[in-house]
Amino acid sequence: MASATASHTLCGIPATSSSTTNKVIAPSSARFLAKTPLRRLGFAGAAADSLFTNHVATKLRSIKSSSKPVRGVASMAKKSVGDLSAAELKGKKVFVRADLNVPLDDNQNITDDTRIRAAVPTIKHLMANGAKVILSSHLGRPKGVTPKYSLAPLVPRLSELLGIQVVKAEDCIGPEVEKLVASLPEGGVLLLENVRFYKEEEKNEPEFAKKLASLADLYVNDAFGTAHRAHASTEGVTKFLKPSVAGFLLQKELDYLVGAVSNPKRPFAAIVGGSKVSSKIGVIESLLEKCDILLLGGGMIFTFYKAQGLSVGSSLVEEDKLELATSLLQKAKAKGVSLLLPSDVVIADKFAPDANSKIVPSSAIPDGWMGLDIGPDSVKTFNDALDTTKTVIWNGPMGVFEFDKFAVGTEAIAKKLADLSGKGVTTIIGGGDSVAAVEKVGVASVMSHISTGGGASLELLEGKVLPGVIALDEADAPVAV
Ligand SMILES: Nc1ncnc2c1ncn2[C@@H]1O[C@H](COP(=O)(O)OP(=O)(O)O)[C@@H](O)[C@H]1O
Ligand SMILES: O=C(OP(=O)(O)O)[C@H](O)COP(=O)(O)O
Repeated sequence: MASATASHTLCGIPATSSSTTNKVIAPSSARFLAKTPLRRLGFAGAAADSLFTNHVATKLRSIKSSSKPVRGVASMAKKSVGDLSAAELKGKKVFVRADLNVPLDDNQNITDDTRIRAAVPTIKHLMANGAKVILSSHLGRPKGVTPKYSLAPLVPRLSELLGIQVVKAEDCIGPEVEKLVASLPEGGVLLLENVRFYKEEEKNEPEFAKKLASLADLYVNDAFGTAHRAHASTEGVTKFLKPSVAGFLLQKELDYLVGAVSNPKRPFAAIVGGSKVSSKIGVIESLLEKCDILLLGGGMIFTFYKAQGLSVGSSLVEEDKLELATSLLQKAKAKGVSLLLPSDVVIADKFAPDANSKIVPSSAIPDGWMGLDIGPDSVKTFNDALDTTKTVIWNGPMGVFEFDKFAVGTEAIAKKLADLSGKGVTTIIGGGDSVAAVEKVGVASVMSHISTGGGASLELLEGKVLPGVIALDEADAPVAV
């Protein structure tokens, strides 16, 4: 296992100067915006466009987290690369699936190398043990061979981080690749071309998986961000390669997002925000089974208020989720979970960064105004509740944090978590926009764990089993003494 050392590490890797200065677009958040236009969230025209620009410009992510693995009882006990002996690795061809899906600008420059740095500890461990590393990833969502989705631009940064010249193959299967594998020295690294250049990858076609597998002796999956996809290189390949084990990054994500959440130091608080309750139903329901305190913020709170008969002005509301909101409140009560909704909100007269704003009690939102952030009383109540906790998980911003005027609640929560982290509370940031918020405030380095996967972390928090994880070998049972 990657062990905890310095606080300025990313899963064991010291943060490099470029990693700390690269302030760039979070891949998951940028893609969320592309997939979910603000117009669909109920916002129109120039405001939506300016928010998009603003949002993208402020997506800052250079994840550094202190590695403090918590191997909880329920942390999906999978065999880890750290469980393999030196003899099992020396001279062996190891197929490593990583998630190197990093954002590139128009000139093919990497704008956020977080995921590359996160993959380094596993690769270095294999190199140090004399393995021959066959590194594989997807990039983007190409339809067939598409030069702009080639992994070639990643080679210089990978080589720099690994301290060797990484060899790049032009394909991911076939005779040329086989020749390159045959000439790989112990400790060498061969980067295969984008696996998604073959449609068989996403279709998880066994013949394609078999061809990938035929390159190697054993398999390591470290691609947490893609572990929710049952693809040939994340799932299919495990049927043809034994052992199939988890890499250090995947293990750490599981340790926190499953282990620490299933077996938390209590009291355990969950903070859930974001735009819509509909996209967080699974997460809220799952966390209600585990947490002691649930704090809700973001656009979803207005559906809860409306369900309670309050006026919400022109705030974001999902009319078809009113009953659901009521049932979640009842469920929390039945389970003895202390569910807190904000007592006051910051309202705006339009959805824009320069909107007029004021703070009102949640029960007094006038017509024509919309709630875009939680208010100061709510921040105080939330902070007081968080002061009692030993574990906190956060997913989703408290307000429209892309507009400075409505970022106060989200930033206050980020600062509070940083403060708690310093006092020994386990703080977990579950991917998505909360990662961007923590980065923006500059407190990422002090959090216990910041996830590298958006969709994957949401699915894990919903209690789903990830296909890329379930396919791996079980950890050996501890020997009774
Ligand atoms: N009160 C609000 N009204 C409208 N949108 C909101 C509000 N609060 C937060 N949001 C928006 O929610 C979005 C993030 O939602 P979501 O994708 O569900 O969270 P995450 O990415 O953390 O999972 C942000 O773009 C933010 O602007
Ligand atoms: O960036 C990713 O996911 P994310 O945007 O949910 O964090 C992963 O690389 C998975 O990519 P995919 O959603 O194209 O399968």
